[in-house]
Amino acid sequence: MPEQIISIAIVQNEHKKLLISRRQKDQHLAGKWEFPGGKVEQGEALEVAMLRELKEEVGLTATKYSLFDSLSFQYDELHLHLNFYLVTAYQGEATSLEGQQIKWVSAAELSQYDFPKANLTVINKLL
Ligand SMILES: Nc1nc2c([nH]c(=O)n2[C@H]2C[C@H](O)[C@@H](COP(=O)(O)OP(=O)(O)OP(=O)(O)O)O2)c(=O)[nH]1
Ligand SMILES: [Mg+2]
Repeated sequence: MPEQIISIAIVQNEHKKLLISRRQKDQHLAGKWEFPGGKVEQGEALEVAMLRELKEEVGLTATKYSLFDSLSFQYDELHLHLNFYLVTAYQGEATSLEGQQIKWVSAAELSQYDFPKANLTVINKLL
């Protein structure tokens, strides 16, 4: 099965809190907490996909960001390659645009939330 490429935004605000959002019932990994992001479209650059998903899901426009981690992960039938960007400046107010729960939490608080397995190494690197 081919790898699906995913771009993800780890948004950090001026108080060093990180934006997390909860996956919906009908989605893969339903109910898990995640960082906003999604599938890279055909021919789309990785960071353009991150910018698009961030805007579509929570209404933010990233203005300063860099690649934080990039890893492959196999979930039963799904092979993903995840590109995590750390966003340290942005425009707009975080808004739930897809009806999902969203929250700002400190890095230390991330362990209290149920994230997908693929996120564990990244969460450790944020501490
Ligand atoms: N956004 C996001 N996805 C993650 C994280 N960790 C993780 O394993 N994933 C997985 C879940 C999904 O299989 C995939 C992301 O795809 P997605 O379901 O968000 O895709 P999308 O936003 O384009 O949504 P859709 O329109 O296809 O429903 O990556 C994470 O922190 N953020
Ligand atoms: Mg998504």
